[in-house]
Amino acid sequence: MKIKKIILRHMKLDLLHPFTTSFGTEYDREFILLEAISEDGISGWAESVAMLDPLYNEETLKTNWHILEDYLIPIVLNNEINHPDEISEKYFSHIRGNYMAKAAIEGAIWDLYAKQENISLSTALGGTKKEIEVGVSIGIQDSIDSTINIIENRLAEGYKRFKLKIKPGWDLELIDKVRKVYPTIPLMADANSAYTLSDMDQLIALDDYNLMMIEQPLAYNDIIDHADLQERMKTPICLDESIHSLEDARKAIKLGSCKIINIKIGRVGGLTQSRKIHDLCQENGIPLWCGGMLESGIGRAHNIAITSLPNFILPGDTAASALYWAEDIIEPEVTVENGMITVPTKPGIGYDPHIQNIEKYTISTKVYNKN
Ligand SMILES: O=C(O)CCC(=O)C1=CC=C[C@@H](O)[C@@H]1C(=O)O
Ligand SMILES: [Mg+2]
Repeated sequence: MKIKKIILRHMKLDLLHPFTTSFGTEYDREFILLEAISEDGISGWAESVAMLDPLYNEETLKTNWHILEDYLIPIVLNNEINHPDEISEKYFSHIRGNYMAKAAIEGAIWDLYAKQENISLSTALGGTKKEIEVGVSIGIQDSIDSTINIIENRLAEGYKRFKLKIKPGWDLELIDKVRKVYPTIPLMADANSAYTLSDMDQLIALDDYNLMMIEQPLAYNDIIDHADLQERMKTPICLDESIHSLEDARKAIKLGSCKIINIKIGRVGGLTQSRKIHDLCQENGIPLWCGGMLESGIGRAHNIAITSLPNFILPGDTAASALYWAEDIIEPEVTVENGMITVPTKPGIGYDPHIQNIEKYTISTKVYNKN
């Protein structure tokens, strides 16, 4: 497969509702939308999930633009790609980190590959599911009652699991009151690294609430302390930020740092690495689910495809477009029926780019041609 052109678009979509976590509040989403065009004129699409500020991890929209422009795009334009599986190891492994930048270009080439093979991205990746279960991620609200109101609305829409953002001071009382109203719903908490081992008692107190898991309670780059905590907690720990690679997953499993892993395609460097982590976790009895990064429909489409693999056992964060955006940049938008999304069977990501909306929400564009 020869790529003749890559187009980077700096996009800005306004979130319908501000999204607050332990490290800040997002009111809109600026991100890089990447289009890879083959010599036969087919376009593959993906997005970088890097945020504007280095608060979730060390990558940002600007660092991604630099790495794409100065390193990854020249490699892709100047090499013939036989299969997308080559990209992360044969072509990108000498470049350290920058996983979200790598995932953006690799994902677009995976979409392109699947379209050229006339198969869905799900099929190309080895997906087995025809539909996937999804949950919702609920940010920190201005009151516990607001949180309960959101849960009520999402329950009515059939979502299969409820993730609440927590941080010190917004944790035990929140979970206790939610559990009093909803004693049995599938409930989990995501701390985004807001705690340390000195908060051990606070965290262990969460064991009384039958949570599905607690996501990333400790430092974003820790594996060893999570192992100490998991030894003391009944509630399964799920790692998100700590797992950047297959190696991190191997170490976390070996040390017992977690019982569940949240896969984010961008965080681990792309679809090929996501599938390798999937296979390792399947061999070791570690269930997966697909995390979200407030993606547009393009990123959501990639998340749906990877979630169709068999060890994505738990509901993920890929909720409907309408929960995030007044209008999405794909057609049709991602919709959820009774907590389920049908995995597209069309070639590639299975959703078409909404060119008019892409143009409407594009801040700037840069085209890179094969020289
Ligand atoms: O896309 C979604 O709905 C999930 C959003 C979400 O939970 C997160 C988005 C971005 C970074 C983090 O704050 C957080 C996460 O840890 O998953
Ligand atoms: Mg998380």
